[in-house]
Amino acid sequence: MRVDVVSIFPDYLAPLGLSLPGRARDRGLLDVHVHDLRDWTRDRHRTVDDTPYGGGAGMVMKPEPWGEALDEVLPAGATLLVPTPSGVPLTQALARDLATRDHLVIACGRYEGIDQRVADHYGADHEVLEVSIGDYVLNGGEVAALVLIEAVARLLPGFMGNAESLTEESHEAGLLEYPGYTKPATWRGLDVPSVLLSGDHAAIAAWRHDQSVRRTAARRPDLAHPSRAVSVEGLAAHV
Ligand SMILES: COc1cccc(Cn2ccc3ccc(-c4cc(N)[nH]n4)cc32)c1
Repeated sequence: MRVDVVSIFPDYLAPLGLSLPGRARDRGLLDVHVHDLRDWTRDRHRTVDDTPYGGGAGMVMKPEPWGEALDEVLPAGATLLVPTPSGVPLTQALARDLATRDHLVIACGRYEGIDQRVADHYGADHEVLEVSIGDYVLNGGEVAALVLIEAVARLLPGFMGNAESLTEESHEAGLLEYPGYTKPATWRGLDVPSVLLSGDHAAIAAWRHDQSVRRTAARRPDLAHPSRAVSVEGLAAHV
């Protein structure tokens, strides 16, 4: 998979050279290229933003530099991802879907976002996904790009040593992961649940599933029963 990232803060993507995505790159599974949007500006001040039509606070990113950049960086058949608070939620299912793509291009906005006509223009000939990584507001798309790349890279065939661990993961089966334990068997007076030391694999599997079900019901009723999505007030009761 090739991933191109366009940003006015390309250095923000430096962590891509480390750990997970770095390993994927070393194995030739992931080819990441980061671009500075200002390389596609034409004025001496390298302007990328302007005031919003219709008024309102903040600035919006101009369409022209994005058009020049994406005309060069987004080839036919590539998927354009635009992180935004108003996007579709990034889920494990979406990450798995994105991991099947050959080429992702991530447009990292700043200010109050990118002129909507950019996503609309490229949506005519490309798959364009405006994606949210959570219900909170960041200052730009770079952190979201790091999240997207890590969530997708770790699903690439051949990346994770033990593919089985991917199927057992949180959210894969719509359940949260069960609690994990390792040595010592007793730590500061706290014992590891005895079933985990029993060697009874059926009992261990049953206990783990039960723990996942209980955790999901307690912390993520929206996953347990999508119709029971909890209001913000209701979430406070779970903390
Ligand atoms: C577009 O509307 C906005 C409204 C208020 C602030 C901002 C700031 N901002 C700029 C570009 C950008 C890209 C992604 C995100 C983002 C994604 C998630 N899940 N949270 N925040 C935030 C971004 C944008």
